[in-house]
Amino acid sequence: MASELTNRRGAAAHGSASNGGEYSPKPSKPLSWLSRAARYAAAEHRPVFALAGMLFAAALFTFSSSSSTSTSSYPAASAGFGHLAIGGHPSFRESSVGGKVPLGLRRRALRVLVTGGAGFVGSHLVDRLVERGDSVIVVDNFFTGRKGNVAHHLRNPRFEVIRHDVVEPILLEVDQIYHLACPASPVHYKYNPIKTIKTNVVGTLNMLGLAKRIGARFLLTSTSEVYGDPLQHPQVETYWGNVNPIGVRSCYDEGKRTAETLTMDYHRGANLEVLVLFKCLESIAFRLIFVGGNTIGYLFLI
Ligand SMILES: O=C(O)[C@H]1O[C@H](OP(=O)(O)OP(=O)(O)OC[C@H]2O[C@@H](n3ccc(=O)[nH]c3=O)[C@H](O)[C@@H]2O)[C@H](O)[C@@H](O)[C@@H]1O
Repeated sequence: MASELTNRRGAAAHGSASNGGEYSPKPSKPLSWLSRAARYAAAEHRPVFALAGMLFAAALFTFSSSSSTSTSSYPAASAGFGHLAIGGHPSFRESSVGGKVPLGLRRRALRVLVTGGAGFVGSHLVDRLVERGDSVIVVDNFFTGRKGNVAHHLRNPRFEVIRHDVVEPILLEVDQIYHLACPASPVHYKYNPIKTIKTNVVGTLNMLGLAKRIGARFLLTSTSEVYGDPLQHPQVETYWGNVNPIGVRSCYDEGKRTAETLTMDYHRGANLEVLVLFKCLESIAFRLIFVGGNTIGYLFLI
């Protein structure tokens, strides 16, 4: 090592001597450090990594902003029902505050009427509505529903229960109507078929009439029974079903179909903002089949 150093020194000394004897440092090139850094970065593939990082960040930003937009422009939300998500899916929980609300500002609490709100689905819906800060009125004739399902809200000043049958008109001032009142299980809907179809037809007409009069948004819970004995599995949105109009189940199947027809006619004829929910029995999820347009979305139950 020592000899090598000696030799190099010797060579340097020899070189400087051959340059005229005086040592003159090499003039540094302008921006030479830059080219050296670029050469280093290129050798290490840094630009590739930097570019990939930028692309990833841009994609992430685009995705997060589009998903927050789509949450608020989500069909249910656009119809004002986007906050409905009953427990469950986090994205819906997020949409429950109606998108990004500046710190300290809260969305306006709504007045909501829930018919059949003492039933299984209705009472869970009521929990969710109360939780989001709305004033809730339940209208129920307690045919199958139980007061116990909503008893935990009875002391809440923003909650009311009215024992009332939807086949009779009622006048209330609300912003939204969730129309669920209807016997849902075969035992119950076959118990008094005339009453069942009356509830579906006259009851739905009354609620739609109320919604039109007070300018409320309207939600109808429909059912997979509207397909009757379907010839197609699984049923797609464009499938219209295979329903027996004179069978013992038709008070419910045809009743709900008529309720859907009425809802759509009020939407087209009276410009009502409506939403028809279709409950998937298999997955206890609600499938949204209509929101004032041909849009599809999902709402989850628990
Ligand atoms: O799966 C479905 O297809 C059904 O889901 C729910 O029904 P669900 O909660 O499962 O049934 P219940 O627990 O029996 O709730 C129905 C509610 O409507 C009430 N009701 C029934 C009949 C009536 O004439 N009026 C009325 O207020 C009942 O007392 C009860 O509170 C919806 O309420 C029904 O509209 C829907 O058809």
